Amino acid sequence: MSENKDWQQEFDRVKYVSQFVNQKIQRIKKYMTTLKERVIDIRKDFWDDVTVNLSELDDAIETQASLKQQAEFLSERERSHGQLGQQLSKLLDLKEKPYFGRIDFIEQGDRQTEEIYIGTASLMDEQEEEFLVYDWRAPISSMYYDYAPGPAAYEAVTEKVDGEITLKRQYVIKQGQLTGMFDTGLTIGDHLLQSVLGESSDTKMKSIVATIQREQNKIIRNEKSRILVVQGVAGSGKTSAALQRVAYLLYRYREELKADQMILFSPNPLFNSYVASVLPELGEENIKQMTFYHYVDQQLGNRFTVESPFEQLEATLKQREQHDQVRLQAMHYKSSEAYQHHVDAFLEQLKAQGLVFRNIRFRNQLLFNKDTLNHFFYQLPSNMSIQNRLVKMTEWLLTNLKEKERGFLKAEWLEDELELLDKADFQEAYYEMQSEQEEQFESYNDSEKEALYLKAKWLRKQLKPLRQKITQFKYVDTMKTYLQLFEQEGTAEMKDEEWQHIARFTKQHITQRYLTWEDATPFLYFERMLIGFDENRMIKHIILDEAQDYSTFQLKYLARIYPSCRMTLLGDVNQAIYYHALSEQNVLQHHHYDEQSFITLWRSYRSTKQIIEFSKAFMPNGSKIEAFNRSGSLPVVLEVENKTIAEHKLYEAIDGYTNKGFNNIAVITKTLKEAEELANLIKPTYPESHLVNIESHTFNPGVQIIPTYLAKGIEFDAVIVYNASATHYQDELERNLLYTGCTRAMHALTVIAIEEVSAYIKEVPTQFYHYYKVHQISGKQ
Ligand SMILES: Nc1ncnc2c1ncn2[C@@H]1O[C@H](COP(=O)(O)OP(=O)(O)OP(=O)(O)O)[C@@H](O)[C@H]1O
Repeated sequence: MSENKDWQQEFDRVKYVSQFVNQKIQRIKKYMTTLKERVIDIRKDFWDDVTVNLSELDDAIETQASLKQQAEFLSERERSHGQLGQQLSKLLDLKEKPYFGRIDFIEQGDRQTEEIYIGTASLMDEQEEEFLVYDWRAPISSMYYDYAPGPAAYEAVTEKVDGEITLKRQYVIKQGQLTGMFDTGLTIGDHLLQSVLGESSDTKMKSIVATIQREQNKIIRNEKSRILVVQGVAGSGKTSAALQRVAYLLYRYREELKADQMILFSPNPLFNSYVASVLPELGEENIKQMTFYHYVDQQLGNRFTVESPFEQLEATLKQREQHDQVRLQAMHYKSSEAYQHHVDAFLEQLKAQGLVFRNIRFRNQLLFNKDTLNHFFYQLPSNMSIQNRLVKMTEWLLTNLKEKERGFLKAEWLEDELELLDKADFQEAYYEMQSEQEEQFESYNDSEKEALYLKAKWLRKQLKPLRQKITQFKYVDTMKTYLQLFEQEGTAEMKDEEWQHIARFTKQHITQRYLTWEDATPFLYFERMLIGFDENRMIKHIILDEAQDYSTFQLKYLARIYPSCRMTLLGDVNQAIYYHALSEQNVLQHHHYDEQSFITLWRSYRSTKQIIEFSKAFMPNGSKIEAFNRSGSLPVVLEVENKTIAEHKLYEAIDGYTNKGFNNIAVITKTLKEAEELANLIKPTYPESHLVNIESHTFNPGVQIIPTYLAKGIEFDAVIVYNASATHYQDELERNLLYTGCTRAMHALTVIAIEEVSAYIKEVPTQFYHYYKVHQISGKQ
């Protein structure tokens, strides 16, 4: 077949499918309009179609049934309308772009080649017999991502199907028109990938469905591992693959898995909005997204001020300047498995002694003394678990409380309070009393009964919060109990002096109701081990992006609260920016779970080859990082003599990138303080610039001034790393920050260093960047 003929056929097919989809759209729209009118009519005539008769009990029951029937009828119509709406939005997408790829596959033993067109959703022909388009997630479509032309196979529902791919083709379709097509080999279209990656960045992440790479497809379609760990270099498509994986799993397990049973833990709130459009683009509902900090703060925020991980990071960056090692040691130790064992050993001790109880008071009156509680608790059999003993104790307390409640009925304060009640309360109590006929007041006359009933009712209401607290074991003072751990000696893993420092530091903060980030999860774990975990078995899958920044302790905690969960952990050890994550204990480098599998991605797609060559050169294991072959200009390194020149060069760089047509430009700093200072400085010159801080939830196009840790996971057309100076980037954590900052750039990168450039950048071979030493503003370098 000649190329032209081929093109014409493909061109006509796209047109045909697009028109076919359009006809379906028109039919659905028409049907939806009728349905909508019907719903409006039902609403309007709702009461005409219901016979309301409440005179007799039977009539009332009939009325209720008729109402129910009418309401169900209405909601069924409304539901159908909603489903049609979803179908319509999928069809509207298909009309624009019915498919993006095709494979011709001949099954072993068959004679006929099947043409399989692949798109974001499946589409059947008029007779509902043939697939005009296959969903990219269908088993047969997997071959498109996994094989070059030649022998191929896929896992059908019941068996493996072998055969041969005789053609693999990609299409560029815009507004229902074929504008380009390429026959490709194994890697899905360098052509297409080149053009997709060469586009300008957006404030929203895009789906990669048409160009998923083979190694990414392994992540997306992995169904076997309960825990899937992905170590992927910056820009290797971890987040993209994770979101495609969500869409895949929702399709594959559509009968048993729903979007609200999955959670994506993301690095910051900004990231949530950045990825929010991917799943809807793939025709799926969004899953719940949250940060781990948000979760922890929800649990503890009413009792403590919880330091955020970003505040912790800022503190880490200051520690070095202040030569204060205690905090760093605390971060390291409290994130480790060793500390979890330490806490576990302490919990074991508490079985014999040491739990701290609270006095239980009601209206300032001591009802149960903490010593009594302590005595009761520790006289229960020591082989009983702490939680079982607390359950027993709660029963005992509630029984005792009931007795005390009877005594209160005679209390003067109760009389006084009742006098303040209004008539309506009395009347309500009277009616309730008549219907309930409380046995305990049988021996009294009617007016005494009424007064007593009212007292009892009022008292019960007053005691309700106390009862609740008792049921929730709030009489255990978990904070004071935890603090006792720091009165004890440390463990063999740590020098006593070190431990004493950490202990002093911890006690000082916790007594002021401040939980550092490194203490937040251990404390939560400790508390839940004492009084019980709120296990969430509804959640079936959690995805942890930027997993390298989680501590072992945090991971173990997550596994406890989501016990029925599968997990996908994605991260990059080179982007570990928290002190605890630097250790060799990094969760991505260790085998923490049974049934864990590991996938590594070495190829980076985000940045040009030049940016990758530059950034990988200062990372210890950087030589393995591969760049996708997309070319751009060499990064620029400016070593300037002072701050004034640096600011001037910053303006020049922003102007230069703006003139090149880059929409999304980021000025990346190490700390938030620096970002704030710069944002104030440049605002008058660039009114369209924005400071990105912890509170930022959405992303505006323009110049962003952003500390590296908030730019995690996100990308920009051009990046200016500001103040990459020798004194500013000196240790391992800072090197990772520098790498993270540089790898946010898709097309262009400038690094500005004041006085002397960081030693890490000096490690980069000079052919990988343009270097300029700038002594004065005049422009002469
Ligand atoms: N197969 C692909 N086809 C098209 N674009 C891709 C592909 N894989 C990755 N990309 C693009 O590369 C960029 C980086 O992807 P993504 O953000 O998912 O990487 P990441 O590994 O999570 O990066 P990081 O760890 O640096 O945050 C995005 O623009 C994404 O669209």
